Amino acid sequence: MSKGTILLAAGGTGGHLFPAEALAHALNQRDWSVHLATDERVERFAANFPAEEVHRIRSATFGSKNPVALARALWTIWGGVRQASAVIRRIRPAAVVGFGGYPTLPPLYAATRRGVPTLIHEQNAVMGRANRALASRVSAIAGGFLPEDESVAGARTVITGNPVRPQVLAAAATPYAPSSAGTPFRLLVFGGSQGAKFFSDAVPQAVARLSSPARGQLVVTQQARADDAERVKAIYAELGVRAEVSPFFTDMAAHLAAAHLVISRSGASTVSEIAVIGRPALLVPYPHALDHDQAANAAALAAAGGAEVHPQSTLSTERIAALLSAAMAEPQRLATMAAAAKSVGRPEAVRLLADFTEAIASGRSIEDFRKEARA
Ligand SMILES: CC(=O)N[C@H]1[C@@H](OP(=O)(O)OP(=O)(O)OC[C@H]2O[C@@H](n3ccc(=O)[nH]c3=O)[C@H](O)[C@@H]2O)O[C@H](CO)[C@@H](O)[C@@H]1O
Repeated sequence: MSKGTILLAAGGTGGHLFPAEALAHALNQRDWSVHLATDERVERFAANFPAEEVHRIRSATFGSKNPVALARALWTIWGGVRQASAVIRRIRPAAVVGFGGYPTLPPLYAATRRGVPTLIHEQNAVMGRANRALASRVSAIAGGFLPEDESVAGARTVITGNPVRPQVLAAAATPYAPSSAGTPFRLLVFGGSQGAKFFSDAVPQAVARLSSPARGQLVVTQQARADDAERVKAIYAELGVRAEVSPFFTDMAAHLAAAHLVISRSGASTVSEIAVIGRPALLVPYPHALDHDQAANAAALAAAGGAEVHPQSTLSTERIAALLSAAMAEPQRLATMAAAAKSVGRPEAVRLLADFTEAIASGRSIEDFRKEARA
């Protein structure tokens, strides 16, 4: 029998939606019925989201300082609050859990007005704008990479880590197999849920600089935005490098598990998945992030020795080629990095966040929850 309904709210990018999807699977397993409130942009990532119903809620961002644009944004958000209120009245959730992004503003705000218990999960080391706007109103806050220090995180915050999807947890069972001479070296390159033009421009050019035996050993799996994919494919074909290029891989967990080396941005889920599966990575933080400093997300993984962080401004094609050929020549170093990455992975995050959600839904105090979680 169903324990009741939990409404999850996530919008914007895959980085907000995938942790929500991970929690949804765990809640379903615990006999909760899950609904999702989101926006159109995120729907392309929602194919595997196990929601009983998906509610499209209007929202807007306060991106502009222009008073007319601001008034229009407020009006749209207010419309979203009324829409979300109607949904909440109908489905009567025991709790509403937000994962950041401006589409979560109306459902979380509506829930707090209606006295429904609320939780927000912040994936990043630095809190995003939507979550900052909601933080003082919600019942509790869960953190992925927020600092552990309670004086920073606040008394209502519990650090759960970032929940990863079931496929990622399953892929974590595949041990790292170091490459050896004469066998393929699998390089996985991706930029996050939206892709990254920088990697499409830089990595194929770096591969062109590798020695011919190194190029022969290399098998590349690279995400490239739709506009760049053909160009990237053509360069690898010309170089005779085996490559699979796509704007979005739906089986990322399998690609991570197969990789000898990952080159990627350091969005919160990306870093969390690399750690849970345990693969060596060269991380290139997105240099123009609005809210979250991706360098901070990557810090724990780098400090443990599981990844190297390379600011984009330092990465000429020569430099990438040098990093890549050094990595290919040192399989044991990569194996050590893989083990170090795994040592800071948090596969238990999804269980902890599900426990926290149930505690909030049943009105238990955060203090009690902390005590139980420690016991
Ligand atoms: C530019 C920007 O603002 N990025 C933010 C955005 O990143 P973004 O949306 O890229 O989020 P993350 O890096 O956290 O997650 C990317 C997710 O997409 C998946 N994936 C990626 C490529 C692919 O082909 N297939 C696939 O499944 C990854 O496995 C991962 O689960 O949200 C994150 C979480 O709030 C933030 O940390 C990032 O700073």
